[in-house]
Amino acid sequence: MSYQMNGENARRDLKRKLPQMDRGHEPRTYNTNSTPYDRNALPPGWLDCPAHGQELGCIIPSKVPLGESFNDYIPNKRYTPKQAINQQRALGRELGLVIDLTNTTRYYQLSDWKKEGIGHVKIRCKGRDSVPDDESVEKFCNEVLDFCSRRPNTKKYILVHCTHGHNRTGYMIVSFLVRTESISVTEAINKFAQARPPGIYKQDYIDALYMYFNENKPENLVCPQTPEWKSLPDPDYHGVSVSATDNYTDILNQENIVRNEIMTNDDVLGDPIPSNQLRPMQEVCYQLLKMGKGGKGFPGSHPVSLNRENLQLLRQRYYYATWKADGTRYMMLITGDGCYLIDRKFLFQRICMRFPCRYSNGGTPERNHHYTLLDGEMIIDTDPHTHKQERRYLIYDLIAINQVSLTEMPFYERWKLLEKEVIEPRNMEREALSKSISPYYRYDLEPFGVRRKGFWLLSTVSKLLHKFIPQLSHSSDGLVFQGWDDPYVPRTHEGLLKWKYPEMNSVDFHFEVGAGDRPLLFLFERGKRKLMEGNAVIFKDATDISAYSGRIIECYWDAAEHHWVCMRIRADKATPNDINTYRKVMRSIKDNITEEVLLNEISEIIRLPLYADRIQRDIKAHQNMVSSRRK
Ligand SMILES: Nc1nc2c(ncn2[C@@H]2O[C@H](COP(=O)(O)OP(=O)(O)OP(=O)(O)O)[C@@H](O)[C@H]2O)c(=O)[nH]1
Repeated sequence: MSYQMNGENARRDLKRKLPQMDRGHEPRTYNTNSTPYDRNALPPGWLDCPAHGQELGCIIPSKVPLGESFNDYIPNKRYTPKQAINQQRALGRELGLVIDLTNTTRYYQLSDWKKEGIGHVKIRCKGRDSVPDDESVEKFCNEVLDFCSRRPNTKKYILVHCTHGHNRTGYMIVSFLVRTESISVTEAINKFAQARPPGIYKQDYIDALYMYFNENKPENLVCPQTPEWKSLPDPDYHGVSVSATDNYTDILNQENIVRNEIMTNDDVLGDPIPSNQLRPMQEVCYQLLKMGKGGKGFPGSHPVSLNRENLQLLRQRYYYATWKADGTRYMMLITGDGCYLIDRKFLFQRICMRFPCRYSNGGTPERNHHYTLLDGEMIIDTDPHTHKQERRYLIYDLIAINQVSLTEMPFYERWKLLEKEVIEPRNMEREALSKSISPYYRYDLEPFGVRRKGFWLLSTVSKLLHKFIPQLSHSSDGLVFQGWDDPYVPRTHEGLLKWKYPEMNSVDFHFEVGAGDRPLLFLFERGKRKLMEGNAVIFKDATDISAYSGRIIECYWDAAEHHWVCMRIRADKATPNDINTYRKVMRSIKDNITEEVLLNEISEIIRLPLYADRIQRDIKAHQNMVSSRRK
């Protein structure tokens, strides 16, 4: 299949590629006494560029200090690491860390900092017209936060430098301010410009910041002129320039990029996080789920297949039904400085979304959610007429809100809170912004929409199957029965039931081509691979099965032919199903709960007095809620 760029990929690609005319090195350097490739050549404009700016919290923006090996070229106006330390000391600021954003190591010796007890972190950013990538920004923010949290009582400062301390340094600092101080991009850009005049002076960098944070660039925002000390032309620059009036939104709207977009459930959304952040974030999830420390693997709740035995649960407990949305499962962790999609491999991808907290009495959002954990399915809605696709995250559970775990709360309470605390504030703010003359935040630029998933009374399951599901604009592969009073149960939840259309009952195997081209299917048993002897698989339409080797494949059981049939590769999964899941699916296939069996069972259940009473109570509670809202 040829690669076609979808909206999200196009957007991320643009952020990285279009303004990148990088040739992977620092600005070409020169001085009158040196050859162009001299290791001690000065970066253009460096001599007259002011050494450093004002502090922004604990951060001081600076140009790169040049070590003593440059002294011969700098008779005066030297700015060595030692001088940088002393200059800050004279201003009452003791340095504790240097964050170096240059793409070379030739400017100074690391020992210049170390001997003074100052830490040094290198985050290589190419510079030129290439904005720092999202992973580098993430690393920068984490380094700053980490530094501050390790020294809450000793006021030390971080010197942040690229070559001149304006564009890359500004991009990082502005990103940090937006993420940690909940201020708009415009405010952060101005704050940086005041501290380090004239601020960021590259249009592309400014556009990329607005683009990343889904904010509108004010029409009256003027990109500062290139400072005089830097205005010498770079003799070796041949890149294609993005003109000052271009911005990412304009580029995105260009037909040739949007025209071919086809979204798929396997698209990678968001940006990876630095590897040292993964475990702490996983631990946060375990904590919010009250699972204790040191757990392993994806902790999300997982339903079991309906069989003749657990079908009885529908009689014994109070259930609601929902369609089984067929997309990609993600939990979502919302923190004050960003949102993270958590996939089935328990890996985190950072996305830029906004989740304000519920409106306070004054009518303004108090703040953004911080450590709120959601569970849901990412689907792609396709308009049947225009074929326009829209990605949506359908949330079906709220596990924790602002650091408070809700796992023990009954499902129906969590589901109500989800609407009130997560969905409504977003919708209200979105509406308020849409009425504003110059909305600064653009919800429409977010990578996907957000909805709460609907749940239906058992009495309406037939309608759900025959009317609602056929009209959905995304695929559904069955039903989920959710215990209305259930807590959130991590991992396999025997009370959470899924019913799949018989032909969709599936098992995820690890597939390999063995000796003599023998197809081998593996599952997991107590965390180890187990060869499923005697299980045959066929690949319809596949000429070369080696393409599937080493992958997780989802298969359905062909009862007539007694073999598995591969439906698709599961790019979202790193491990096959557990043998117990396999047994449950086989049992469910054997028990063959057809639609007819299911609907007959449900029609009996809803006639039970217990069930009828509870429905009446629910309906009353719902009516009371609606009338109290009207008042
Ligand atoms: N709990 C729940 N899950 C839903 C809902 N809608 C869709 N799902 C999805 O259904 C999945 C469980 O059904 P399975 O068919 O077992 O999912 P799967 O993705 O094939 O996963 P494996 O069992 O590991 O193969 C969940 O992981 C969700 O991704 C819903 O409303 N509630």
